[in-house]
Amino acid sequence: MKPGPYGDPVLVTPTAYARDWISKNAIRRAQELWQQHDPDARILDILCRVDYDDQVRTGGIVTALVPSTPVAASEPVVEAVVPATRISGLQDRLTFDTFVPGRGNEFAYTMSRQVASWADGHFNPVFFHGPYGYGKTHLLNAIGWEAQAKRPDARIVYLTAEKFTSTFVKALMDKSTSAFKDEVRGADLLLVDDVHFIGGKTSSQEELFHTLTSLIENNRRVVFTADRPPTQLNEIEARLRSHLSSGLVCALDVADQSLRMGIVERKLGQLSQRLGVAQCPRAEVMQFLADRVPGSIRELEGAVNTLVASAGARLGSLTLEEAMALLQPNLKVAVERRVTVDEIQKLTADHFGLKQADLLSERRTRSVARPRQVAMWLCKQHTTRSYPDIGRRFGGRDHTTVLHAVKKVEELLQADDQIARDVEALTRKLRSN
Ligand SMILES: Nc1ncnc2c1ncn2[C@@H]1O[C@H](COP(=O)(O)OP(=O)(O)OP(=O)(O)O)[C@@H](O)[C@H]1O
Repeated sequence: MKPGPYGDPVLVTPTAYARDWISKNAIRRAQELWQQHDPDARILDILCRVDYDDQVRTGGIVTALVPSTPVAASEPVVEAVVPATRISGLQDRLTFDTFVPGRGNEFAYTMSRQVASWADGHFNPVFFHGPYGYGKTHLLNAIGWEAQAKRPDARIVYLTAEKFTSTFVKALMDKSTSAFKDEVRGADLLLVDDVHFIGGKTSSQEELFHTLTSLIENNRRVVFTADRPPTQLNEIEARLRSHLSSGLVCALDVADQSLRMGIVERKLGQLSQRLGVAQCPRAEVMQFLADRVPGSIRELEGAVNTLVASAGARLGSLTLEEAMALLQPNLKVAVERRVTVDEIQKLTADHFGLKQADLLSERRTRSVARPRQVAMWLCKQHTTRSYPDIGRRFGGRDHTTVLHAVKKVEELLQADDQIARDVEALTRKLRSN
């Protein structure tokens, strides 16, 4: 609870979405409770953090919140601590409330909550890595918001590695590096996003190394994200790499079917509430989104947004065909033509100079295993088959083998140019067939 203009009490929510939800569902009860403690019957206002900060900045909020009648010690007291500043760079919507945990991110989610609770940390730094678009930035933001809510007095600094580098280089040019060092090394919790971007930047790496060791020596928390584990950050010098690995290294995986479905449901629920659309789409439309939109959660989110924005009030009554037509641009291959596992196997085997039977065989040499993994990944992207189903069609393999293959190819797509070219060529062939 915070002071508002003219001393009106203001309930400040971390996000605009939370503001809207509370306005709709809980503000009346909150008013009643507030007024039990405030005989002046001042109106309880509600603002999201961004609007609140704007009002503070423009001088709209100046007075401290003091109930006009002291609250008896035995009565519940509304906390009126105002964080010193908003953490720069955090996005409002990326909180734990909007994050859907599930297979692939469960451990990262649990560890994030632990860091955010300021629990005694045995692990420092914590390093999250995983493919693009699967929630690393989201978790880092969520840690920032929750850690600040738990300890409003703490200094929390959030930076992308790019920002770290550009600010540091500017400080070098302005001869103001000590201010930069004070700022970053004075943090109680430092959150560095996309640390792989610091690769090849020698002076910034040196600075990050000293920042990290200084923070850890002083018992401050540090969290990193990257697209690869520290051991694979080849453009980062060995000493820094080793320190990045010295706490907890935690992978985020690609989302499985049920997590994708959970995310579709959550996003649709949030969007339809925000836009005042009463109904959710039919089950088959939601299933279609989860199964057939290719790519990461980012693309899935884009497809959900497209569907809600283009269907508007018709969302709940859309048939599958209508939804597919609206989603056409998001679906690329998936909607244009039905691709089969058999077709993918033949094309992939041919591309790598193998026989289809090799992909189904027990052979484990790299020259067969890698094309098999690529073919499994293509099946996941371009067909609606589940992991177990794909496994069965690859010589009766277990679903965990397929899951591993999909994850491996996602990693290789970032790190191995040749695989990226192979996958691109195969995707083109699938489209033109
Ligand atoms: N489990 C999840 N629950 C809800 N939303 C998610 C989840 N995972 C990802 N998202 C959403 O997907 C989008 C992409 O996630 P995010 O930006 O965190 O990915 P990233 O792993 O940091 O990727 P990049 O390395 O490209 O920045 C965001 O809008 C995020 O909110």
